[in-house]
Amino acid sequence: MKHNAIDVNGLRKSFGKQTVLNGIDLKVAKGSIMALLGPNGAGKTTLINILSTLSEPDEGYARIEGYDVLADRDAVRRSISLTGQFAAVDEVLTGQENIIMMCRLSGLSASEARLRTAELLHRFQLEGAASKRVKTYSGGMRRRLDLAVSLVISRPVLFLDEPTTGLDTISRRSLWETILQLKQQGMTILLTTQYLEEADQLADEIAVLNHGRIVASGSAETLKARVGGEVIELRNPMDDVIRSIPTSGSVQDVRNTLNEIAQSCPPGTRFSIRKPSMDDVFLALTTDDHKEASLA
Ligand SMILES: Nc1ncnc2c1ncn2[C@@H]1O[C@H](COP(=O)(O)OP(=O)(O)OP(=O)(O)O)[C@@H](O)[C@H]1O
Repeated sequence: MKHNAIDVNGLRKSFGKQTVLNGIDLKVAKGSIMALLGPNGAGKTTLINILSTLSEPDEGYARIEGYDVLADRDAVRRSISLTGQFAAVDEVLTGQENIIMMCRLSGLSASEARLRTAELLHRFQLEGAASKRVKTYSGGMRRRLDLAVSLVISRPVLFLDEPTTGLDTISRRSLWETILQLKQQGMTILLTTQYLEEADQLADEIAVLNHGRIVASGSAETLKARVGGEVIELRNPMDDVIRSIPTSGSVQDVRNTLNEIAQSCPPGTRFSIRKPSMDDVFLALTTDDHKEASLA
């Protein structure tokens, strides 16, 4: 039977009195991309740290490729690559030197290291910058190098902790393509992100983490459908959106909503109707006032 590459059950973690993970259940199918979406401080990095054996859970279990993060720590480490917010790249060395160094540290011979480095520089479009010091790299080049270094040894599972934070749109899109190529090669990828668009574009499944719990999970489409059928958007005469109101999309619901707001709208307010976006999902699921209603 095809088992999940990542299987998390009832995971809890506290730091002192602060409960950071409060019973996390998560399954990631082999060869898929799961995006763990959540605001600052939601517990995303804490979860990745436990899954990559850098930190231990207080309760529950997590298995990677069938290996338990506590009982089979070494086997877990041999199954994963990790690119975190603090990647181990030396800024004084060139990109090429960094990859060669990681190859040698991983036990490759000098000739194997040269071959693997050339392959990675090519795959991550870093050939032109191979002999430049990393401190001169742009943010996008730096992230591609981080990924190349973490993939020196090919492993089945990849953790990406906020891979595109701080990148401009072009670099972000280029990194997305790279991540999708890794999935096509059969890798299972768990990435954390604060960007809704990133989760929408990349992930087969999205898990929304808030206050240490997964408050919703599913495909982007499923999550959008859960927020409501259609969103009524109100605009002022300058065409700025002044309010977005989720509705079920039924004629009655839309009519009732419009009736309700008609009294209080300033003159000249116009409305349009659109499908929910990931922003609506995120707001509905991570804003406490909306949470219960949207999950009902
Ligand atoms: N080693 C630690 N000791 C004490 N508190 C910690 C530790 N690691 C994390 N925390 C706390 O746990 C909470 C969750 O942090 P975490 O880094 O997991 O969140 P995050 O979702 O990754 O946020 P961000 O998007 O800002 O990186 C935060 O309040 C943080 O201060």
